[in-house]
Amino acid sequence: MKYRITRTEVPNVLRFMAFFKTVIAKLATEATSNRCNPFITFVLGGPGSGKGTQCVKIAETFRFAHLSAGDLLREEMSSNSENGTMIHDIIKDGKIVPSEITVNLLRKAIHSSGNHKFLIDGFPRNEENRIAFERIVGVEPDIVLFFDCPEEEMVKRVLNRNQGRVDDNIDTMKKRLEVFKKLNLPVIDYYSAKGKVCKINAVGTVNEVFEKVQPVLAALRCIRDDALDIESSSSSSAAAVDAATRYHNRTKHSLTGGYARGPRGLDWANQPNPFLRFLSSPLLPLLHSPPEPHDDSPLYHSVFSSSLPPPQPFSHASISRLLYDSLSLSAWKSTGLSTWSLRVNPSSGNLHPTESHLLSPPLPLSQQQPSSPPFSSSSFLAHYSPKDHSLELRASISPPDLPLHRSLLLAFSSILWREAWKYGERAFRYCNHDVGHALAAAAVSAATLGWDVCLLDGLGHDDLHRLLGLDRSNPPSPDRLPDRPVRGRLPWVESQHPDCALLIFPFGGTPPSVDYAELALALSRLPAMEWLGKPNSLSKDHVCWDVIYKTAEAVKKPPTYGEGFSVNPFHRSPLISPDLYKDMTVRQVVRKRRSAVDMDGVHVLEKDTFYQILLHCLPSGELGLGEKQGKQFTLPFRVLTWDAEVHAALFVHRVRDLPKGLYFLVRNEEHLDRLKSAMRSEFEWERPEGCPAGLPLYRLARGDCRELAKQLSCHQDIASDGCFSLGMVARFEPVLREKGAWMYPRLFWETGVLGQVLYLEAHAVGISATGIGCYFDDDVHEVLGLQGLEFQSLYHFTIGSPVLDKRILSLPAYPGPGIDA
Ligand SMILES: Nc1ncnc2c1ncn2[C@@H]1O[C@H](COP(=O)(O)OP(=O)(O)OP(=O)(O)O)[C@@H](O)[C@H]1O
Ligand SMILES: Nc1ccn([C@@H]2O[C@H](COP(=O)(O)O)[C@@H](O)[C@H]2O)c(=O)n1
Repeated sequence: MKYRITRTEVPNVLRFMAFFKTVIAKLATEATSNRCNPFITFVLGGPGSGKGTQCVKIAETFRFAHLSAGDLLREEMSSNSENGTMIHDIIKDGKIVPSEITVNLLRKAIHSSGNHKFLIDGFPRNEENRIAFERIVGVEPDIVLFFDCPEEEMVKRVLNRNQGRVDDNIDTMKKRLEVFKKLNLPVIDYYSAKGKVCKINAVGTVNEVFEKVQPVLAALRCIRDDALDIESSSSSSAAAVDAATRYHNRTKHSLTGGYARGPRGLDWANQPNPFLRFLSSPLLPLLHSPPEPHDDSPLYHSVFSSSLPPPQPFSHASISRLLYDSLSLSAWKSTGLSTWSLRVNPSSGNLHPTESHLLSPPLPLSQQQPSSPPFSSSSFLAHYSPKDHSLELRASISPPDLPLHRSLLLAFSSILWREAWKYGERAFRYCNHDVGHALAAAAVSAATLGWDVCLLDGLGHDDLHRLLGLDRSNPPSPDRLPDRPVRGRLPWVESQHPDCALLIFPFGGTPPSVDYAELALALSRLPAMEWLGKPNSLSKDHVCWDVIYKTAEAVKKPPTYGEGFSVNPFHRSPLISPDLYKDMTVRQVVRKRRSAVDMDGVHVLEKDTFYQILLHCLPSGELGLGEKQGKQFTLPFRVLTWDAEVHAALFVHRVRDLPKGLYFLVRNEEHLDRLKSAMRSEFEWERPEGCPAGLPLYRLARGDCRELAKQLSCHQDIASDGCFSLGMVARFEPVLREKGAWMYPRLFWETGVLGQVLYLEAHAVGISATGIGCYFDDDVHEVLGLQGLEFQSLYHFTIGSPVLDKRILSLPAYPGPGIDA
């Protein structure tokens, strides 16, 4: 459904306000039925008639989403929810759970599935179920499959089922058969009278029954329409793209359809320890960089807008600085009741899934900066421990083992569980935002040492796995993963997922040459090395959010050695005036960066400051006449190896002399035409007054969009109380189809890098920022007029003047209070 701006004679601003109000009102009342037209198949039959078994085969063959009412209820039952005990008792007694509960579980599952064809298995069980579904979901089934099976056969099958179900016993089975005859058969009769029932004789082997089902399904219009699609996804890369898009759709929050699946309430007793330690590893303490007045790091604006300082040699001191200004702790906070640490690299919910690992040449001993023998005698791989700013030795590497010269390698991995503990299924997105933040943090810190950085993205996932010695703690293969979230003692859930490796090398001159094939061969020998240290355990109990691990597996990067390693030329970012940054040094900015919890709702940003922040968000920086933004030449975007895919839709609330409204920053101008045709035709695409020539910023519409920004960002005031907020809109499905599903996490990395720039810029000009992971995905797309998956909003941000919470005490980062918080 489209929302149109009414063309009246009222001033533009009022017209746009009205438009936003209409959008909000419409979004709030929109029913499932008009979002898309789902194809609904009810699958009915007595207990044990084989509904579930056939649904699995149908779903696989014809790509339906299989929603079993019984499974959803059992999941709810074991999730400790308030209705859990009641559901357990009803199921054990073979009776029917109140319809409101079942229908709401189904409604949520339909919304979050991302599919449009559904098998609804074991529903409706009675007239009340049927009527509630039609009322709440607002649709009728397109077809009803009825598996007709004799009672003795059903009893035999159920008693042999052996899945530990509370209702698989003869007493409950007798009651269930009675309920089936009394309550369920009338529903089947109801749909028969409407000509919707297709009765299938359920006697025979599983395959024989499926033979009878197949022609019924194959004849359906929705299947014929999708046939082309099925063919195109037959190759494994297409299947991986499907897996990525399914995950993406399934983890969308929706204004009307509810939130992506996550835990109900936080299990504080099992909050993962934010500090991974390799117990018994030799430790190399790193040096702490001096704060003001001895701060020797360059001026913040200078690293973006002029050439970098001369490269420092790789040493204990310089590596200490690299990590101190990118990945170390920046403060401890305490309310008296709880104490927690903050880091230079931000993380959603301050949960810190990102772990870092350094591959370094030997660091020679010196009297002032002593280093212990294992670190000084050979190259080494170490895990970085931010808690005490030290390196934990994982392996010593003799020089011919790795063909890397004149460079360091910094690798990142994610402990997905840390983020999933709080955010459930959506957590995989957030972990990848954090990888992006860490990449940008490392790039900026390296620049202060005269070092350049670039992803070693020719390596594949398995290469990184070997590099980090992760072989001992693999998740199970996807086919052995449970097919729903499972709670329990699952130590593998704490395993690290390797993300990427960054090459760090002296800036200027010829970049190091990397022969990927040679490097991969060397990496393949590493697992045989002696690995030191045993990882600490992070939680006692876990929840396996299965879809996260399945998606992580599907989007693993294959090696692309053939593409070679190359480094983009460095471009300056345009600078309006150094005065905007008031002589802040890089260290002051990166170490004082905080995520604002609230914005004051009054601060007005100067227009030049606004434009300057956006100029620093450009990937290509200063360009010659006729050249366009797109290539990633500037700091820190140059760490990425692909052209910019991420743009920003800006909700401008308070910028002096700039009309409030919706704006769009086009970060890759090759996409401009597609964006214009994909978005609302009503949008103005006007260049705002005074906008610097090289800044591809467009006004889409004028109006007060504070309420809209708030609603879209999960009703959070912080999105409306800043000076501006934004949604990062990435070219999405075409990127995955053109390059591969492995671009899925990378798109999130790119948003994280952009987010890091926003954080640093905001702090450097004296205000603050906050990354917002909670937003209503498709409602954002609806406002922009985006349909389908060509463009998707992947991260939100707000920038403004923070309100400080004076009840929170700030403590120095080092030495910390000595707790694992
Ligand atoms: N055609 C078949 N022949 C023999 N066994 C079958 C057949 N179809 C299913 N089964 C087995 O019978 C048992 C019940 O099947 P299934 O769980 O699919 O039934 P259901 O109709 O979904 O039951 P319920 O309503 O109790 O969930 C399972 O153990 C399954 O493996
Ligand atoms: N619409 C429904 C579906 C199921 N239940 C309860 O769950 C039990 C098991 O269901 P299966 O589909 O897995 O057989 C069933 O006996 C009911 O107690 C329900 O209440 N409403």
